[in-house]
Amino acid sequence: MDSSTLSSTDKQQNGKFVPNDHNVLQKHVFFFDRNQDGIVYPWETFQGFRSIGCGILLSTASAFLINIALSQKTRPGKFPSLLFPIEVKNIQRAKHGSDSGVYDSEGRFVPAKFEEIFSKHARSHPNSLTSDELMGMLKANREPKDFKGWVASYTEWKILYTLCKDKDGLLHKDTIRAVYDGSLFERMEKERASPKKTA
Ligand code: HEM
Ligand SMILES: [Ca+2]
Repeated sequence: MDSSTLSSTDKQQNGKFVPNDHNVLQKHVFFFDRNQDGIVYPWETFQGFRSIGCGILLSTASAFLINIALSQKTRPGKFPSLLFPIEVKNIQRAKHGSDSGVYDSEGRFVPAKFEEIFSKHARSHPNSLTSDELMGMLKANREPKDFKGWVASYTEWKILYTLCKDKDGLLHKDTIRAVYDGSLFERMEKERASPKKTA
């Protein structure tokens, strides 16, 4: 059966989309589905980026680029929609090359691949990556001539690094763990909504 049609495995609760428990990539993307109807429109990508603290420029550029790049891969049929919707239930089809392999082809989280990031690339500290180590990982993950994959991976990881590195320029393992299931985005949104009072 064409997996793009509504199947009995698509969960809905009170008319809201419910991400599949095993498909962690759905959870990563579901944060951006602001009205939780299972579709991420460009304005939702924009709002999601804004809500975790990104500026107007980055949020606008990301909304255009991400929705234009991923929409059609997640949709049934041949014809593109000019509203560039991304269907959350099919998000695993939008995977690209030159990634870490932490999401498998079904969008599941692969713990061994996650550990590999640190066993292979974290040299100065066991549980975090410096900017150079991150670059080392990106280069090591590159598949030959996969230019689209190189750019996609570079952007994902550089945005994460810029937003979440600590004061010493380290990107921590628990931060990286939390980006995969989207819980990082929820935390960032909450922290922004209730900023710590400065003494
Ligand atoms: C600030 C926002 C975001 C950050 C920091 C971010 C970061 C990341 C990171 C670090 C990965 C893992 C790549 C790897 O394992 O090599 C990833 C994967 C992915 N992200 Fe995001 N992401 C963001 C927003 C989005 C949005 C809005 C979408 C789509 C609506 C999206 C779709 C994906 C997809 C499809 C993958 C899987 C790529 C693959 O494994 O081939 N992300 N993202
Ligand atoms: Ca939506």
